Amino acid sequence: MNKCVLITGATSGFGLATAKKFAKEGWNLILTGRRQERLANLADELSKLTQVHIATLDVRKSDEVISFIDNLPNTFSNIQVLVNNAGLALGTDPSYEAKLSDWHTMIDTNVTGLVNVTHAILPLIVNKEGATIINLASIAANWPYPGSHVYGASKAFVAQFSRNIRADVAGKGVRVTSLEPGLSESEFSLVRFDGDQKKYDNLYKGAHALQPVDIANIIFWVASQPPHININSLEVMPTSQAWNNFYVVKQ
Ligand SMILES: NC(=O)C1=CN([C@@H]2O[C@H](COP(=O)(O)OP(=O)(O)OC[C@H]3O[C@@H](n4cnc5c(N)ncnc54)[C@H](OP(=O)(O)O)[C@@H]3O)[C@@H](O)[C@H]2O)C=CC1
Ligand SMILES: O=CCS(=O)(=O)O
Repeated sequence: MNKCVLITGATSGFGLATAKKFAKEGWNLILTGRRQERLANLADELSKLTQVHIATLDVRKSDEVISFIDNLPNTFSNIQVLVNNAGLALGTDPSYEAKLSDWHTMIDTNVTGLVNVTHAILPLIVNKEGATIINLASIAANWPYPGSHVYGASKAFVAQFSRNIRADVAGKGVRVTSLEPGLSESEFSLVRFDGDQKKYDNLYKGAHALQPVDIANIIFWVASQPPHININSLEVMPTSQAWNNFYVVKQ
């Protein structure tokens, strides 16, 4: 049976690029996201290369996650890699001006959503030699910057959750990685700027940001290490970014 990768948030950015990378390498794909039409188009494209299962899913809803896992077709039951990628940032205002509803959405998606999916998948992969969970954290998990407040804190949860899960599964064949990218060009920033294209263009102008394909290649590399190697965490920034020119400062 072909190896299978489950990617959350496959409708754009890192998730989409990662789906394409694993498809080219011959893996079966389970792709999820909320935007059904995008998933269907992607499945059309990638089913020329491999077998694809799509599921319209909001990771925040544990009942949807459980039912999705319970109803996986047999061909897609051999999950070897989970890429916990679905996530978002909302707003760049300072904490004393931020919307409480944005904070809740970030926590519900980046923390609760990732926990929902991990909890559903762990029993299926524990004791599976070389199985890998790759969690999308961020440099914001490691370094503070103005306007990062709940986003960065939610990603710090992801990084520490990754280490703690790894402590549980050590000796049971499963690897866990916290992947911590810096400025990357994707819809992420359009979502964060509430669709403001001018702010988006300004952020990336001259930045030579990381591209989704860069992250996809890294994810594939992490998953392709021999089973005895666990990449615990991997922080990656564009060469143009350093600790003095984080996200908001550049706007
Ligand atoms: N871009 C960047 O600079 C960086 C991003 N990251 C992290 O990487 C991950 C991917 O980001 P990126 O690809 O750039 O962003 P995108 O906005 O391009 O992609 C985000 C994906 O997450 C999905 N998603 C969001 N909310 C939900 C939800 N409630 N349920 C299911 N899926 C959801 C979206 O799909 P849909 O809307 O269809 O549900 C989309 O496919 C995120 O966790 C982000 O925090 C980390 C470091 C840097
Ligand atoms: O997670 C995203 C990277 S940054 O916007 O915090 O630099």
